Amino acid sequence: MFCRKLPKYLVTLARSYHRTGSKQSLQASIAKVPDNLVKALAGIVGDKNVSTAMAVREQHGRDESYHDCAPPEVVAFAESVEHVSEVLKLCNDAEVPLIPFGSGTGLEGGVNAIRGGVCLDVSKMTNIISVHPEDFDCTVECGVTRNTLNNYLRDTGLWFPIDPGADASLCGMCATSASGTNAVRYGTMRENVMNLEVVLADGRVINTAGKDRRTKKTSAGYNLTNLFVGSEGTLGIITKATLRLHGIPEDTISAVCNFQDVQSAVDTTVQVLQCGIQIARIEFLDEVSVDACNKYSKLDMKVAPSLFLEFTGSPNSLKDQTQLVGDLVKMNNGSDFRWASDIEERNHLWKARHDILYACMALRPGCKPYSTDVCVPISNLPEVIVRSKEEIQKAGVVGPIVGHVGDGNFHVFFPVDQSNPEEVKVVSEVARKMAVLALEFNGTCTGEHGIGMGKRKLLEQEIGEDGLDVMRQIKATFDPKGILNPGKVFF
Ligand SMILES: Cc1cc2c(cc1C)N(C[C@H](O)[C@H](O)[C@H](O)COP(=O)(O)OP(=O)(O)OC[C@H]1O[C@@H](n3cnc4c(N)ncnc43)[C@H](O)[C@@H]1O)c1[nH]c(=O)[nH]c(=O)c1N2
Ligand SMILES: CCCCCCC(=O)C(=O)O
Ligand SMILES: [Mn+2]
Repeated sequence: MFCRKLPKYLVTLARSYHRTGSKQSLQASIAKVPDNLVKALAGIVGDKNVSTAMAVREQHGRDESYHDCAPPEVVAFAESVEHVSEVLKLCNDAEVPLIPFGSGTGLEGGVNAIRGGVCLDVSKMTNIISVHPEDFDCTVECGVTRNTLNNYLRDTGLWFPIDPGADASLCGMCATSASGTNAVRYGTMRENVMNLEVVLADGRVINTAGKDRRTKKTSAGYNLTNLFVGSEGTLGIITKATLRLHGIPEDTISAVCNFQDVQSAVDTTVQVLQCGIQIARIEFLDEVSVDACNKYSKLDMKVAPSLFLEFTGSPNSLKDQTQLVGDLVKMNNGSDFRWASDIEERNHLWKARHDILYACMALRPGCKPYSTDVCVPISNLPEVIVRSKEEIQKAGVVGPIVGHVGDGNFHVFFPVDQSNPEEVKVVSEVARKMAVLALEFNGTCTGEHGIGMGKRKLLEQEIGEDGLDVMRQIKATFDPKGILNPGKVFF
């Protein structure tokens, strides 16, 4: 009855599921990691790097999202690519699930061990292997975080600009194809990764662009690098990344302005981009987010739909850019700019933007965040935001909207009372409707947070049955026994 190719733990799961037909039995039947495998793990990474303590397992069984904790059976800490390779061989031979763990800041339950198994934490692999300032690139091990890299680069005049709000590991950022407020100017992880060292399920180590290659361009065969970017730990473990660096701009100035309605703020954004202005950041906050930000970050902005902007370049170019953008703001009946020119003011403003999640949670103390993340072609953005806002209002829930609007990407951070199942249901239905709306408007159900556990159904809707089949075939090629982060991206 069951396909012979299924790994053992899946056969157990499937048998139990078919016997009782219940979801509970599916969860209860998660295979235990045998003691001899735990011993073998310790033989590879050392006793100090293996833990079966519940506190450690719980720490590794969840990320920063709303998904319930699903602890792995055991946590192993790798200190080298050899460790990663040996652990993968072991788990592959034993057909035990293996979940890579970077820094656990993901937002779609990517690290949750929903089918049990071994969590492999790579945060101890923290070497910055090389920096080539003249070539604008560097190579880092998987545990290096973005802030650590930028602190290290401080004296070179270079930086790595991709900035999810959290201080995530750079290879975790590769795995989720992260981006943030700087994407409008510098792109996402996809545009900024040149090569990856990846350990495959059977323990083989490959370099996606060839060993030590670090060119800006290549036409050599398939783009394996970008196959692993966004693969969420389901195709291999990324152990090193070669990344593009950028020059720190000569001058920077930030500003805030507000509008009478959402449409005018988003129209201004579209026009700024259409005029070819190389804006450094352009972030949208609706009036609910502005109110939350004022209270939490001690700002005194007018409570109205607003844009946070940043301009970079030479003093002359700053003058031209700010003049032109100021004119566009006026054309859309926006307010004057409130400038943040010195570094303290700028940092305060952007810290407020990055703290917005905490600000939104403070609107309803005791609540947990439930976040959405959709992205549409920029010309469709005004309508999709306006209609999402209508859905939020219809449902009668608190739903602040924040957007990387220059990329057509926006979020709602719902503060949710998780002890109230009805409320959770209402919020998840609004989030689902927003994703479906984005798909109807030629968009995607996730611009930057990934599929993880939360958006598996939506993925099929987005790319279609045949597209999903091809993804499954790719997965089977890289991971024939299905041990790598099972149950993520697809069911
Ligand atoms: C307050 C706040 C604010 C933001 C965000 C989070 C938080 C808490 N994020 C989300 C988050 O920072 C982002 O998803 C990171 O890329 C996750 O990196 P971690 O190292 O934490 O991966 P984490 O450990 O959470 O793992 C994420 C996924 O990648 C896999 N993985 C991790 N390391 C791997 C490796 N070396 N090889 C293979 N697979 C690996 C995991 O198995 C999992 O599926 C975000 N994101 C964003 O894009 N834009 C944003 O603006 C923000 N903002
Ligand atoms: C539930 C946590 C949501 C944080 C999302 C952060 C993000 O993507 C952003 O601020 O932008
Ligand atoms: Mn974001």
